[in-house]
Formats: sequence, structure tokens, C-alpha cells
Amino acid sequence: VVGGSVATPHAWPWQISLQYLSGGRYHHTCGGSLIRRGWVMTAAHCVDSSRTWRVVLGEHDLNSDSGREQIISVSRVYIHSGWNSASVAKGYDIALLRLSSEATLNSYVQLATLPPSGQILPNANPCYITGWGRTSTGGSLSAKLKQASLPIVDHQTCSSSSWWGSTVKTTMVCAGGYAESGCNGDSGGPLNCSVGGRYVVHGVTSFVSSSGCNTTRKPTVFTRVSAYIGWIEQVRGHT
Ligand SMILES: CC(C)[C@H](NC(=O)C(F)(F)F)C(=O)N[C@@H](C)C(=O)Nc1ccc(C(F)(F)F)cc1
Repeated sequence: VVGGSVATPHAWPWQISLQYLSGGRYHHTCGGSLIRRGWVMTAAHCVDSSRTWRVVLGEHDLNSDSGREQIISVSRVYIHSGWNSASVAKGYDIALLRLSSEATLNSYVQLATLPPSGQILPNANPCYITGWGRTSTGGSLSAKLKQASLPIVDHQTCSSSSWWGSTVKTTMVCAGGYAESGCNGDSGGPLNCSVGGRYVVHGVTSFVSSSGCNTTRKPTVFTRVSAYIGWIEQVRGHT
């Protein structure tokens, strides 16, 4: 997250850290959202390599153990069949992770609220991105969870020629576009939008400009969760 601030610990209790095993240690690589006690939603691009994954819930500072963390391994990865790792512009950048055991819900670990199928938020709707991603283009990851205010940029604006053009599809949602943005390492995490006085996870962090995370008129682009409610139910239901 470029800009914004360190979040109040556990203010976003559905946020998870997705980590992979390398050299005998686990490394944060992406964010995600707990959507059922045994299910996490993340980005397909986070998990399209075969690694040993684990999910850390109730996390705030990646470098310290508060005793509130729940560490659970991933038993199966479900990547949307439409995902094409050769081009994030095609969309379908969404995956579900089946956890090997169910999370315990408490004040540090809670389920995300998902939007109704098809819901489109208006331009400038207030939203926050959260994550442990780089704090500047090419910079280092944040040890503590950060948040930044990224208002919705409607599709008409976001897909205009001086913005993202046709790279952005209607199955995506744009937010931000000025000083604040997501950045590498925030991938897969939630775009938390205020709807009717509650936070709804309306996006899964997908991509930023390759010219830099907070490039003007290149807002952070998210997978639009309301376009995939049917898929989520189909995956969860069949297993
Ligand atoms: C897509 C992920 C690898 C990576 N995602 C992120 O960093 C995230 F945190 F914003 F999710 C990213 O955007 N990386 C930049 C460096 C990038 O490659 N951006 C990019 C944007 C658009 C396109 C295009 F146009 F082909 F779709 C290709 C790459």
C-alpha cells in the first residue's frame, strides 16, 4: 500500500496473509479474505505456481507473534478456469483456498461480507485497500498491515483512453488513481467498501501499472467480486 497509514490492529479481521515455504521459512506473498471458516478468497495470480502455502489469520505485524494469529495450511487451491497467467487483462484473477482446518472466529478473526451478485458501486464510493505490500514502487513490504482510502473510479472513467483503456473489463473494479494505491504484495487482498454503513469486500487486488504502483490515472485494479458470486458458490458447494 502506497500512502495511507498503518491500520488499527485487527480492524480488518477477514484480512489474511498468504505465505509460501522457501528455504525452510515462510514468506508473505499475497493478501486474501476469509469468506467461510474453511475458505479464503485470493487472486489467481498469487497461487498459479505450485508451492506449499499457509494462511495466517489474526495477523498484524508479520515480524512478531502476538498470540492472536491462527496459522492454517491450505489443503486445496481452486483457480478460476478462465484465468490466463499470460494476461491479467483478461480478468478471472480470482481463486479460492480450502483450508486444512476451520478458523476459530473471534474479535481478531471474522468473515468478510461479500456483495450481492452483480452489484456495481457508484463513482467515488468510499473504499479502503488493506495489505502488507510494498509501501512505494520498488520499495519494501510493510511489516504492519496498512490501509489507504481508495474511492471507486467508475468503469466509464477507468476504461477511458487516458486511464486504463480496454485493459480494464467490466468484471473488474478500479479504485484510487491519485497519490494512494495498492502495490506488489497487496495482491489477492480485499478492497473494503463502505455500503449501507458496513464494509463489504467488493474487490480482490489484481494489478497496478507496470510504470509504478501509484501512477496517476492508473488506479489500482481489482477483480470485481460481485461478478463471481455464482462461481464462489459453485466451488464451495460442490466440495
Ligand atoms: C499483476 C501482478 C503481477 C501485480 N499485481 C500487483 O502488484 C497488485 F498488488 F496490484 F495486485 C502487478 O500489477 N504487477 C505490475 C508490475 C504489472 O505487471 N502490471 C501490469 C498491469 C497491466 C498489464 C496488462 F496491461 F497487460 F494487463 C500487465 C501488467
